[in-house]
Amino acid sequence: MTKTMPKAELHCHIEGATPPALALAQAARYGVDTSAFIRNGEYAWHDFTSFVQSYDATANLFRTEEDYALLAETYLAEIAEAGAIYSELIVSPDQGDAVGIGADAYVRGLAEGAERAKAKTGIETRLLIVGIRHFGPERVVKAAEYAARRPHPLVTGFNLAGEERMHRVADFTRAFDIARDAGLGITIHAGELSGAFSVRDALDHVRPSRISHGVRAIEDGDLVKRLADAGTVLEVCPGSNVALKVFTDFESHPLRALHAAGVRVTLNSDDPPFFHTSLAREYEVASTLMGFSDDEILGMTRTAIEAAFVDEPTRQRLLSAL
Ligand SMILES: Nc1ncnc2[nH]cnc12
Ligand SMILES: [Zn+2]
Repeated sequence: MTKTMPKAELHCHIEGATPPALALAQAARYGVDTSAFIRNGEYAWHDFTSFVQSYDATANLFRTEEDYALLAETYLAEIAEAGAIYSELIVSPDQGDAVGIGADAYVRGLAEGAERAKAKTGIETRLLIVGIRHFGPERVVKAAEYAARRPHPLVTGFNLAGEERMHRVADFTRAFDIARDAGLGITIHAGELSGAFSVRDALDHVRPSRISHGVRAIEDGDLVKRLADAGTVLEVCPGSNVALKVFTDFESHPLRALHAAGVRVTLNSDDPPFFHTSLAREYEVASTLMGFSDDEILGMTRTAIEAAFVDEPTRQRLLSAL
């Protein structure tokens, strides 16, 4: 029974967390036809490419600083209600540019929403700037330079997401060097759409303390041992992986095997309503369909806090709440 457990997440794309009802309200406000990407109150997509199209169309329904504050506050209040004490939101300065308000107003709005949610519920939040892989290495360097300027105190990390089958990790080393030199926490999407080689490339070229997904490391036993020995933390998103058909079902998902091999794993929702999930559901699935005990699940939450991109007093305060 995971309902009353404290929860923490390291991996949620904020626009991908938009409740469909909020997307429809925003669409009504701006007079946008949503029939191409919302059907019967649910997001419509059929593969990673069409998922990204629906994601972008949803993101573009948020057009002002206040819209982004509303989005962050709505999502964070919802997960706090379900027991979350900590959330890391993946945020894209390119999105602020896409809707014409610029990255600063975009980040300010999201941070304002996080602060409102904290005042209401106590939930602690950090923002991770993301570069979008399919926009190409130069745009990702721009995102890293933006993150390195520390646009807001809540910005504490850097990630790379998007179409993993485009470019190689080595093309993004400069962006990660910029982010690391600025003292930001480093994580990278790898081993989701591409196989074990992508995780190995990430370890070799980026030296991340965490990997977003990383689950396809399971294809290479030596790599699993390397992850376990290095203590690299995986931000695992089982519901996302099953929805995107990375694995057929929860029973064949490698979370259990990775955990048994000593890899440090955490539970995350990625883009919850797009993948018919939520942070609470990820916890419940780990318990009921993947057979983890309450102690093991609490251990994953502790791992998330240990690996969080926060200052030490905040980490200690969060750990003491478990
Ligand atoms: N699951 C995912 N993989 C890569 N990029 C993403 N952006 C949003 N969700 C993503
Ligand atoms: Zn992701």
